Order: sequence, then C-alpha cells, then structure tokens
Amino acid sequence: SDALDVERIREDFPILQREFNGNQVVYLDNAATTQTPEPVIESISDYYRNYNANVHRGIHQLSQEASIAYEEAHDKLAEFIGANGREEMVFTKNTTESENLVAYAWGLNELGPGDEVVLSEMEHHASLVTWQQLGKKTGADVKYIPVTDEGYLDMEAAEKLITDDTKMVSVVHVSNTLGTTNPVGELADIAHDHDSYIFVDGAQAVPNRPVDVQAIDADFYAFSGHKMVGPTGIGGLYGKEHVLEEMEPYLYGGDMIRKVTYDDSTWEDLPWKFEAGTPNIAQGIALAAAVDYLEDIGMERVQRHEEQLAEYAYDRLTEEGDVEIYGPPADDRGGLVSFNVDGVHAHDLSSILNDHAVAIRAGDHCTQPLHDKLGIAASARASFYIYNTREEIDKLVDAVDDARQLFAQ
Ligand SMILES: Cc1ncc(COP(=O)(O)O)c(CNc2co[nH]c2=O)c1O
Repeated sequence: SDALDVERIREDFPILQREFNGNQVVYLDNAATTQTPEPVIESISDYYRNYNANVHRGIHQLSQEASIAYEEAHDKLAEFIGANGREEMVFTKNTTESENLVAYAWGLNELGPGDEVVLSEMEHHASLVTWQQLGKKTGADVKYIPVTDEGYLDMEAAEKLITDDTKMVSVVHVSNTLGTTNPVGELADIAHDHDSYIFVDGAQAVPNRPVDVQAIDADFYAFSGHKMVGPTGIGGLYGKEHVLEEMEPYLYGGDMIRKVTYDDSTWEDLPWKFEAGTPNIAQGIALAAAVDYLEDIGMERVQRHEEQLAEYAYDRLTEEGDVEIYGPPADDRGGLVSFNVDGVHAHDLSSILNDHAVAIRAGDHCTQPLHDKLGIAASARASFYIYNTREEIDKLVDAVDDARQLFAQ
C-alpha cells in the first residue's frame, strides 16, 4: 500500500521501547523535537570514529574527507527544499538563529523609521520576538496579520497591511500551535508586489511535507534539523543567492573570510560567508543522513501519515464534548492538535499523561501572544510523526479520560 511502514520505522528508534511506570513510552511531542533513528546516530559516530577533522582549510586526508562530507551535506539539503545549490543553503544552529541572522545581517542595516515589518499573530517567538526587538532597535514598525476564529490568516487584512512601506514579511508556514498551513506562496506574491522580502519559518513544514522554496518564491526560508530526525545544533537558512550576496556577514572570524589585512577583510563565497568559525560538522553531516532517511520514506507519505493521525486524534479527543481544539478543522491541519479539557489545566493534564508514559507538550508553545488572543494561559499539544500509530492515540485518549475522571470529581 502507499502507507508508510510504521512498524518497520519504529525498529530504527530504540528510544520508543523505553518504559516508565510500567508503560511503554508514547512520544507525542514531535513539534518540539523528533526522535533520532539509528542511521543518523551512526552517521555521527562514524564521523567522530573515522574522519573527524576541521573543515575548509586542512590539506590532509582527514580534513579533505570531513570537508567534502560537510560541504556535500549543503548540496543535499539544498536539493531537499528546492534551492538552486549550496550557495543558497546556509547551515545555522536552528530556526531561531536563522531568523536572527537575517534580522541582524539584513534588518539592522536596511530598516529604519517609516519602514514596516509584517508578521502574523500566530508567529513563534523565534520570529515574533526577533522582529519585534529589531523594530525597536531600528525604529521600524511591526504589524500583525490577524488570525481568524477558525485559526486561519485573515488574507483580506494581509492585503491591506502589506504596503509599499513594508520591507519584510515574516510568516510561519505551518503553525506549531494551531496546525494551520498558511498560503505562503500567495503572501510572497503580495510581498513582492510591494518590493518587500518574505521570510518563511518552515520549522513545522520541512520535516513534515514536501517543500519547494522556489515554488513559494520565498526570499528566506528557515528550518531546524532536530525536528526532522536530525541532531540538535544544526538548522538551515535558505536565501536567494542574489539576496545573500548583497547581505553583510552576520558573524565575523575564520572560514568566512577570503583575505584579511590589518586594514580590512574580504569575504568567502556563499554559503561560507555566513558560517564563521568551526561549524557543527558532525551535525551537518548527520542532517544529510536525516534527509536520506526521510526521502527513503517519501515526504508525501510522511505528510499523509501525520495528517491522518491528527484527524484521528481530533475526532477521538472531541468525542466527550468537553475538549476544545484550537485551529482549523480535523481534515485541514498539519500533524498536531492543541487542546484543553474543561476543568483540567494543561499542565495538570500533561503531568497525568506522563504517569501513563504519554509525552505531550503543555504551555504556550512559544506563542504567548497567540494564547493571549485565544484567551487561554496554556494548552496541551499532541504532535505526531512517522513512528506514531492510532493505538498510541487511543492511549492518549485513555489517559485524558483518566485525567478527566480525576479532576471531574
Ligand atoms: C514554527 C516554529 N518556529 C521556530 C521554532 C524554533 O525552532 P528552534 O530554533 O529549533 O528551537 C519552532 C520550534 N518549536 C517548538 C520547540 O518546542 N516546542 C515547539 O513547539 C517552531 O515550531
């Protein structure tokens, strides 16, 4: 069948065999970070065991092997997201650093009083706080595209908010709280009609569905390796080559220079101009192994699997009538559900679920302003990935029922 083989996949994740309080772990916190399969773990060990060396400069065999592997990882990630090549694929620590890189390397030099940055009300703090603070430093105004009651962006408002004063639109591709997929291609068209750049936060999209940054026509696109079965400490910033060429470096030092004199310096080619100092070499190489792992499954299958689980979870969680789920309908959301159970605080719920070895997230999911807008202090969030099953969602629902009984008394 065209479905992915979950049982086969689960064999690659020994952590899923762990038991707490006599219960096998049910890991449903994938929007926070995903688990790491054996081939990716092996990729890291293999590097340190057999060809650990510093990159870009060494002429000895080990350095050449490490350099080639690290540089070719850029090619693989570029291809995975539809970029033209490594020149458009900067490796960063994570999505947060990618947002900050553009805010400081571009925003600090280009924004000033009278300029505007347009965000959405559902942005993650990685985008929202970064551009909010950059507005304060530069005098640029920050505006927010409203989110409708159904959890979608108000596109009529977006058309009005993005004007010739807008210099940057920064929007999330898939919301980590609502599960909403935003029309980022349409937003890119609107931004470009006004000569504005668009930055797309793809932290919850690159791991979960096919992404083609050129089809979107994004000027910048960010993602994190640890959310796509890769290690922590590695992420990506896509930038159109001509845009990155025009940008000043973000961090200065070794590897990012071409010629240094006491008076001035010149810069390396892309993407190395934006990768100062010794990079996270093993993590970059392992991120390429993560792409191999996901591509072996197929991103359309990944997306379909996750979205079917989210729809099932939505339907099961709402059976009792005392659960509110935030965001779009069951059949129009990414692989997550954020919810609250009447009379049970999200933190209490997650604690009781933990007694059942069910791992979910409770809190504001780094979208505090959105929670304020929803009128809630916190929400519980279950997020699904390639190794989750319907049976695990049934365990989630049983544990929620246990909490309901406990708090309903
Ligand atoms: C939409 C979105 N943007 C940016 C980030 C930041 O990624 P990082 O730089 O790798 O940390 C996250 C991580 N989201 C979450 C991290 O933990 N729970 C979450 O929902 C995210 O979901």
